Amino acid sequence: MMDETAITMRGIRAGYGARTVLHGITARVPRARVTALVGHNGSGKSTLLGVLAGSLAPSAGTLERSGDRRPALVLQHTDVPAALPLTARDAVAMGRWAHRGWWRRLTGHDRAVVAQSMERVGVADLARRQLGELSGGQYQRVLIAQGLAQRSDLLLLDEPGAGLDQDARERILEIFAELAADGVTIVHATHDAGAAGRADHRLLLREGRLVTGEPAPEPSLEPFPRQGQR
Ligand SMILES: Nc1ncnc2c1ncn2[C@@H]1O[C@H](COP(=O)(O)OP(=O)(O)OP(=O)(O)O)[C@@H](O)[C@H]1O
Repeated sequence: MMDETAITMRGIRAGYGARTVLHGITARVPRARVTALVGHNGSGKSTLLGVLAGSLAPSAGTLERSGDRRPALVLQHTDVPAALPLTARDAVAMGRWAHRGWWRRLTGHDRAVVAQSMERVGVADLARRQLGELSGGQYQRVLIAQGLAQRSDLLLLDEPGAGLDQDARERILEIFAELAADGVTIVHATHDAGAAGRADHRLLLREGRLVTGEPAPEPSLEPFPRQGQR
């Protein structure tokens, strides 16, 4: 059975000012699957995530998305100072701002969503800890919970495994698989061949173009390859 499509990109060009970084990306992202965005430094992975997140407008091409919920762009733990005087729960609650506006008090429903999101990624027991007390892996999971608290059906992550040890990276890949099984579409940029191999689908970028059909750094890069069973 063919996977459903969450995102269809046709001829997406995007860049910064006069500089074009993406030169016509045509690709699909399957719904409720894990897609890895793979490519060397500077190949355009973060730029493509920005386009998918809606924070960078393409200069040409079209982007269609099933579902009407706003995508959640999950920050990278190395990009957010852990010295912020916030508890893990506060950080996850920030995910509700997208719904409420930061000036509104959280409702009981918001708090329930925050608690569920933390539960989902196994950080419920860390709720009262200060961010600065968390390991890199715990912090990254808190940020994923922040994305989940937005109740988005599309999570976009830029190198979530960066700077984490093997166990912590493994944990995150397991969480991705569980979320996908629950219907969440995941797109994550990665340098890690292991993480890319574990995804359901891969998009390989080279110098702002999609590479397809070449001898792959295993497994194949055909559209929508299915690996293993769910
Ligand atoms: N805000 C910006 N303004 C101008 N150029 C940018 C900006 N952000 C990225 N670029 C350029 O766009 C190109 C693609 O960068 P991008 O961050 O999308 O690649 P990447 O594949 O995510 O790389 P990395 O793996 O290093 O994160 C690079 O040449 C980069 O210098």
